[in-house]
Amino acid sequence: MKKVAFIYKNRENQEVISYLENTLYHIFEGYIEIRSYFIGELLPNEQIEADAYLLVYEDMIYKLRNHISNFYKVILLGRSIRKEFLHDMLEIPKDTKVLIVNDTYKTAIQTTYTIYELGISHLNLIPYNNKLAASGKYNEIEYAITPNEENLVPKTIKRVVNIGYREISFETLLKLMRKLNLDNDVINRNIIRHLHTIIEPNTDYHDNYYNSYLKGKLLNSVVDTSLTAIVMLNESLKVVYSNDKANSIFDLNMNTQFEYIDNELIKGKDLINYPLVLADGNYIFKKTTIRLGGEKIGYLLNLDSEKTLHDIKNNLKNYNVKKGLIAKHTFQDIVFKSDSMAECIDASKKVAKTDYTILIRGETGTGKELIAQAIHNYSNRRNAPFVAVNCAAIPETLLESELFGYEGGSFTGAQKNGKLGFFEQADTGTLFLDEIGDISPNLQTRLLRAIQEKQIMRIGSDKVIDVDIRIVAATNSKLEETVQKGKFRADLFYRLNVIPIFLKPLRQRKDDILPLLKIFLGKDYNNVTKGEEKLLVEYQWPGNIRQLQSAALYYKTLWKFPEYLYEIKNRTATDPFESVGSVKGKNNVDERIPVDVHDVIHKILTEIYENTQAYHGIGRSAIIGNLNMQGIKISDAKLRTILSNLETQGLISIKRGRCGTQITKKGIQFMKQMGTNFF
Ligand SMILES: Nc1ncnc2c1ncn2[C@@H]1O[C@H](COP(=O)(O)OP(=O)(O)OP(=O)(O)O)[C@@H](O)[C@H]1O
Repeated sequence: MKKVAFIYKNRENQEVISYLENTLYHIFEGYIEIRSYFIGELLPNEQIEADAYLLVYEDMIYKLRNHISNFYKVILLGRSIRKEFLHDMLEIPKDTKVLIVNDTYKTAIQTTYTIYELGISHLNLIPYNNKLAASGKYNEIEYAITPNEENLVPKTIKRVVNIGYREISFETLLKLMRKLNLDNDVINRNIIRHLHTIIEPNTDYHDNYYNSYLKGKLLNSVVDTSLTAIVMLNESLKVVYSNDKANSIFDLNMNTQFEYIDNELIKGKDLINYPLVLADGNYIFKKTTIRLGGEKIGYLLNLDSEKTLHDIKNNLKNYNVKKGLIAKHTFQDIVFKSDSMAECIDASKKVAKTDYTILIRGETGTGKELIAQAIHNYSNRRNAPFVAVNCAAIPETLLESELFGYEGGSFTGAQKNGKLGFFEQADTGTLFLDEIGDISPNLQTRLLRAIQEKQIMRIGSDKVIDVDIRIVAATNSKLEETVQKGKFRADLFYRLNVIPIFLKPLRQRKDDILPLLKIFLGKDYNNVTKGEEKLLVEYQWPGNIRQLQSAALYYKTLWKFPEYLYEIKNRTATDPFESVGSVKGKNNVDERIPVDVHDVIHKILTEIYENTQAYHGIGRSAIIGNLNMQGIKISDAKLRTILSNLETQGLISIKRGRCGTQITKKGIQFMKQMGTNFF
């Protein structure tokens, strides 16, 4: 509790005294204790101990020489008038003589001064002097203004404006708050409320106060919500300021010695990103010396906890995961044994660390996207978004707006608020443009500009937006030929082809076939015969790893590989999905299915998926009916076998009763792997 000494001349005007003191109690609620002193009653050497002294008159200061030891704490009481009385004073006609009536001539002069100071200059104000009153000097004056001293107003006055007790000025309250070191939210709020009720002479003063208060609030909220611990020390290493984060790490008290970090380190040269080990963990430390006119006056310390930085990274990553802007795979997920793949991974790791544009080339299913994801996750952009776009899968008209985004209302059907394009979504991260060979000439031009300038413009906008992205493109076509035919811009090709990475087809890296199959089959690989292994290695795999994946699924479901593998005529690069499969089920019923089995499984899973979403499942007869409508005939026994195998793989769950069969999470994942597009 701070002590305020209110020093008056005498006790005569007790009402004013309690009015002033109540105002102070009201504003500094619970923070101050006031004691009143009266100059005439002070004993010769009586000491007044207080944190602040409020003097009603300037000339009191001389009389207080023997009573106050620290004159720095003295504040002269400034006065003001309540706003509501301003109007009454302004109503008095110009140049009117107005008597200012107070209890003494001195206070009347003070009030006169206050009124003039408030800008009321159209009146001829005359301070009331009771000695002159008797001489009849004021007889012809019609108006008087008084701060609650109506009883003293001469009877001859016709119109009296009572301006109530004079208030404590805003400036005085502010000085008091600062002297008492009570610059807190409650008191600031009360002072601002008080300010609204009074007229103040100096409006710049308020504005400055408001603005610096607002700025102070802003800085406090930025500094206090910062995840960085911030400590300010003076030149003798005493704490001057610490934010909330710093207080949560250290036990800090203002003005006490800071002992948590080696003093020599703090006093030494400035530091950035200095690794610091403290009792509760590792920190990245930054220290800046603060100087004033070349003199060292203090130190600013910033500490970022390694754990917080780690959490931020994870949150960012989770955000990207939620938005699907994530690369799942890393180089560790790439299964290989061949030298060519080893070289390819080596090269990819090297270029991952650069920002060069990369063009990944290889047949379909060779793992181009896998490599692109691994590159992103190995690069410095790993915590930023990875946005993959299949340029061939999106119609040309849509692709442009998907890539560059558009402004609200720029074309019919556009979203009201516009749309962020892939370029902007990938900002600071990687944009993977798959099947780049398929983009139209118009888009090629736009893309070239975006890559060269690192800037884009949304459709319907002329505002240029900077984008910081790394482009990884992929193609399975012979782009050089497309360039020669004039269908792909040569300049764009060279821009993309800065670092080419070639993925060999599986048939040219046969060493990878069995290791990959082992991963895809898991323990089921134990059932694969030597003969089958030989067939697998000899097969041409036109669909590459994706085809091998399908063959593995086929095996897991039907305990044998697709027929094309056993047919010598197919051991060349042909399309496996045109073959007619023969299926041998668990119950040994050999049935011919007139279309590819892989396709049938996919269709069955799609039926189950769609019905799980809409009706929580589907029964066998409905599946048979729906497949029938798609021209696929399948017996109940066959379907039961397939379903039971799919269930064994954990891809579906067969529920008895009304629900029927449902897709599982693993099943959905599997369908995605098979290339199913879910909308
Ligand atoms: N070396 C590998 N190790 C493990 N999985 C692989 C490997 N190569 C490819 N795959 C898997 O094979 C599938 C096809 O790979 P990916 O989609 O990367 O090929 P792609 O060349 O981009 O195909 P497309 O040209 O058709 O887009 C993916 O499921 C991928 O995870």
